[in-house]
Amino acid sequence: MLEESLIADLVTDLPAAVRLQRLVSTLRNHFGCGAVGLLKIEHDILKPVALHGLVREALGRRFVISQHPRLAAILASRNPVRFEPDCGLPDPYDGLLAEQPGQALPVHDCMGIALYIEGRCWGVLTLDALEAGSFSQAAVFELQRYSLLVEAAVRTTELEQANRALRLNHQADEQQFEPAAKLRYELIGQSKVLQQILQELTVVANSDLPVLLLGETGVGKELFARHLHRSSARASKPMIYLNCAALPESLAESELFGHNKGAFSGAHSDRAGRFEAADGGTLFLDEVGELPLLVQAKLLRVLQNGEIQRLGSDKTRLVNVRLVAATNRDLKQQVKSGEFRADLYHRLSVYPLPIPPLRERRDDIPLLAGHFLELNRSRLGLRALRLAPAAELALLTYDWPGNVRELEHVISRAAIKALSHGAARSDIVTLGAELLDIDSVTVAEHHTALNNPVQHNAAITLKQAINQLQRQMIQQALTQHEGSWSQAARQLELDPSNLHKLAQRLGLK
Ligand SMILES: Nc1ncnc2c1ncn2[C@@H]1O[C@H](COP(=O)(O)OP(=O)(O)OP(=O)(O)O)[C@@H](O)[C@H]1O
Repeated sequence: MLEESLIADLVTDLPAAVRLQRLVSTLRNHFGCGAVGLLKIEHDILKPVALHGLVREALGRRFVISQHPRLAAILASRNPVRFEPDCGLPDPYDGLLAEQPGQALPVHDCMGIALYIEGRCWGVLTLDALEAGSFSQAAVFELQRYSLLVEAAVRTTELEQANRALRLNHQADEQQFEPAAKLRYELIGQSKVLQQILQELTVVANSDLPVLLLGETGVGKELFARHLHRSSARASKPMIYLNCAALPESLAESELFGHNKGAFSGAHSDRAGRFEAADGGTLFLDEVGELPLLVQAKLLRVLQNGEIQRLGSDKTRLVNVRLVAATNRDLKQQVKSGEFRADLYHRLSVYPLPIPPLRERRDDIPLLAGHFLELNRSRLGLRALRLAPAAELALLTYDWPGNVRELEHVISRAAIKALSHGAARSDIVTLGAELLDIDSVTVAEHHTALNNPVQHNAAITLKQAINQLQRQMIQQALTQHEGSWSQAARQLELDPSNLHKLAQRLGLK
């Protein structure tokens, strides 16, 4: 019975994610529908927190309420809202139900209810079905009745999470960020590695130590830096960004420390530098490895005495700035080769934090893909945008040398290509693997690996090379057999259950 199992979960100690996941799967079983979603409201967006029956990438999507009339209608009512099968409004999950993943099927029956906690709207619960007439009037009444238990489960989770944040001494004030900025800077991903980094970041945020973010290009170092600032006690003060690679030596001093009128030709008025602008807050030095040696010396002086002097002024000013720096270069190596000052390196790298490349946290790929699909759907004014199963597989198996930035570009490019190849904005637009244009790279690399093993092994370890080859062979077999695991297993001469286990270990499932 639904009521009993919801109550049993309420009185059991469960991790937040498990509690909400059990909630949506219990509801889906009870209502016998295609999908159930629990979405939390954050300013002007709805963010999925638990989904059942939808493709995995849907969890990474952020739905701007004004762009999804069904969600807006559910939020506008205190009662359950059901959309008739012939309702013309697009459904946010069109093409995303997992029941028939190969097909871009629209939702034909849908209902939802706004959830309230302590008098404030928390979010929505949605139920969707591919078949028209799946929800009777009795089901609508039931939804209203059970929504109280759903609200209780959500409230329990929120309290547990608040307690946990308190324990971590989390002081970020979520209210002070503009909605658009929040969406832009939100870190998407649920992989273990990402969650661990976020936890570490939250703790180090409050220590006020200088942090050095290390990682390949496009892994999200700037986003992590913003998260660090938002989680620190300096969150209400500015975070000032400085790209050290775009800082010509001649302008560096004035950019960093400011200048007085007449300090040099072209200095028509007094101007504060980045250090002053960041006073009380955080200064983010991106691509710090590119900083010219001369500027490194000047920067070091400020870090040693906390004082700055504007160009053309004899007055010194005290500043209180927390430094966060990022680089995709090997700074230790740069110190050895004399390109980077050792004393500055030690000042900046008090707390080094490596951000792993995307290929080492493949679990995040579907969620990130979902996030970028929804952004592109909105930007291009499409009714629905989704990935074909072969395309999702291609994303999962590719090695992503350009990391998250490359994934973002691959999806944006494919969405535009789909339109230029004749897809209509009112359709459910499906991105096939051929539109992503990454398969060919994978196959080419595979070819190089096989034909040039010595050179290849020099760049990666033997284990990584074997994993890569296994991933590619599984992907190719699945593509050849249109996603059929049993036929792929036969081709690879593997037992189907062993293939599933292997695919899971390789992050393909
Ligand atoms: N976890 C994430 N969630 C959402 N978007 C992300 C995530 N990580 C990266 N991005 C996006 O990927 C792009 C690249 O991220 P970012 O600029 O932070 O990388 P970076 O490591 O600083 O790169 P570089 O070293 O080249 O400066 C940005 O558009 C960013 O918004």
